[in-house]
Amino acid sequence: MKIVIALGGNALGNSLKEQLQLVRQSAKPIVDLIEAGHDVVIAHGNGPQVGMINNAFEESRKSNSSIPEVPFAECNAMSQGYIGFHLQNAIREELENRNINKSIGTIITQVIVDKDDPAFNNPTKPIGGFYSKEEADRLSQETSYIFVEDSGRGYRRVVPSPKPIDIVEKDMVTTLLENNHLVITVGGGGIPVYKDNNRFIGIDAVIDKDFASAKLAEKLDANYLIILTAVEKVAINFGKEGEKWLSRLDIESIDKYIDEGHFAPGSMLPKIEAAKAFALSKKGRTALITSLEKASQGIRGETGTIIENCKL
Ligand SMILES: Nc1ncnc2c1ncn2[C@@H]1O[C@H](COP(=O)(O)OP(=O)(O)O)[C@@H](O)[C@H]1O
Ligand SMILES: NC(=O)OP(=O)(O)O
Repeated sequence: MKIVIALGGNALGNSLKEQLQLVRQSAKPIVDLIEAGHDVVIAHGNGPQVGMINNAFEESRKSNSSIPEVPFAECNAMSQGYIGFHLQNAIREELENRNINKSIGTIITQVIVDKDDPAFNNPTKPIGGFYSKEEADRLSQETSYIFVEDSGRGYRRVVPSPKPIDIVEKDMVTTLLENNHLVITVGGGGIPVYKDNNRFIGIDAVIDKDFASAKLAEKLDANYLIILTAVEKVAINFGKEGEKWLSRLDIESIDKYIDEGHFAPGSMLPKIEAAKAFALSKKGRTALITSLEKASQGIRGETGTIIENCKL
């Protein structure tokens, strides 16, 4: 099967040191799928990382005016580079440990967005670290940053997150895949760009990696989109009375559950919407949301939440 895997924040951690250790764990379930004979393409998030990079430049600029302003597109490219560096080495190591002969590389990937996407007027994508309400209030007064509460975990800065339209390097990914290579792509949802004549121009935003992964899976004509996060299944009444873990979600129930507010914006909601978009895009396409550790059991239908369109 052709599978696009979207790795969530728990696969990468919150610091460089943590990431270097965690990617070794994250490599194992990915290589399990490769060992089982699947064609795998790997995508990943960058919320904490892109926020950290941008913040580092902004803080340095306060005390050193020679430090240049670094736009989000470039911050995203930097995050793709260093996350890819760690991830591709961890996966290569795991492949070598199991005597699997496959090469792996990271593609700096650009994703086309609409520069007039309404998302530019309504920042929703949480990035960087978590703050208390007091810290967030102080920072928003000192800067132009906007903060929102993120799924009960604290306050985070939010930036615009336009929807992905197309993936510039998709043909290269296809060719590498057809030639038995492993590819890490659309890191952090891809570098958001729009086309002006023959030039791609970076734009200040962070694309959601779940939406970009669903778009990638669609463009590669993948059978499966696996969104790996910190929970084994999706729940309704998550963390509340009446919590129920779901093994399967059909399209009609998704809309009802979204309307009832079961999926937190900025965390589970984009995964559900991305899974739905992929399942709806063509007959036979299935999305699975599960934890990193349970990826292999999930693909065998033993756990996770399956999203498919029964009517197609
Ligand atoms: N209905 C829900 N079912 C399961 N988890 C949910 C739900 N709503 C919110 N969550 C939370 O969303 C988290 C996944 O979002 P997030 O951590 O932002 O993703 P990522 O793994 O991509 O970084 C889960 O770990 C869980 O804490
Ligand atoms: N770009 C992005 O969606 O990153 P996270 O998955 O880390 O939020």
